[in-house]
Amino acid sequence: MSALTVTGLGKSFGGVDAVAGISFELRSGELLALIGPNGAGKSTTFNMINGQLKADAGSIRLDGVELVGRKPREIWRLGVSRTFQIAETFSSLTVVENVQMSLLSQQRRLFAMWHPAADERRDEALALLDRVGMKAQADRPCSVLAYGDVKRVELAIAMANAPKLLLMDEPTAGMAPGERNALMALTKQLVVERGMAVLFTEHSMDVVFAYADRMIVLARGRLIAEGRPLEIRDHPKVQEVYFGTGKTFEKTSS
Ligand SMILES: Nc1ncnc2c1ncn2[C@@H]1O[C@H](COP(=O)(O)OP(=O)(O)OP(=O)(O)O)[C@@H](O)[C@H]1O
Repeated sequence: MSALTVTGLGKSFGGVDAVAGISFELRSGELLALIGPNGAGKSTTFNMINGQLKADAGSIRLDGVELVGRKPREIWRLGVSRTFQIAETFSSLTVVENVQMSLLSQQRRLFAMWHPAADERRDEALALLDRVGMKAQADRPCSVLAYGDVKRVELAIAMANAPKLLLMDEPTAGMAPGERNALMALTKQLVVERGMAVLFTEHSMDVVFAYADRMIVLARGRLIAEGRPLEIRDHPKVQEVYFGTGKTFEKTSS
């Protein structure tokens, strides 16, 4: 069974159909890339899946459970994580404290009640950091980390929820090519190891072609193509929407 089943999903803003009735599925253990030109509806789709935006139409089911109409925290507890953007890690806390906070919030504990540097769930947090190669930096403040290392910590924070579905918004933006590949290779290992499903947006076609199992392509809120990376690269509609945008499908590592 698919982990995620999206059917007829729609959202309009003042008469503009940001997402116009899209349907797709995502299986456990699969990395699905959501691509499309600027304004295609990618962020709106992500925001509906994690509950930040309420859908106007359609359904989003996670393992058969309807997510539309639920609050973000409830959706998170049901097993949907989203990698935090850099500003959302608590830079005054250490690396391990950030992961501990995420573990505790899964138990419905209030952040305000928690005293930083407490030992609660520290071992679990360290195990997650070990998995993303950040254990050695566990006691450093997040504020002093290199950018690529922050992305690894964000991944550990998202994994604290033991997600069935991980949403990654432009995971490699701002990273050097070597770091990009390392982060995506790690993500792929986690997907295989944990049978998690990943939906990610990405502007770098190199990353998409190297790591996505499948892709879906949005243009002006509509899903115009879906398939394996090589099928998508040669798809006439996709060529058409990308023509003139400066992005090409010529460079690929797959
Ligand atoms: N809060 C909002 N109010 C009004 N219009 C919005 C809002 N959010 C998105 N839109 C519009 O919806 C459409 C889809 O936007 P969205 O941000 O989902 O696209 P995107 O594919 O994520 O684009 P980008 O790659 O530039 O981030 C655009 O026309 C955008 O202007």
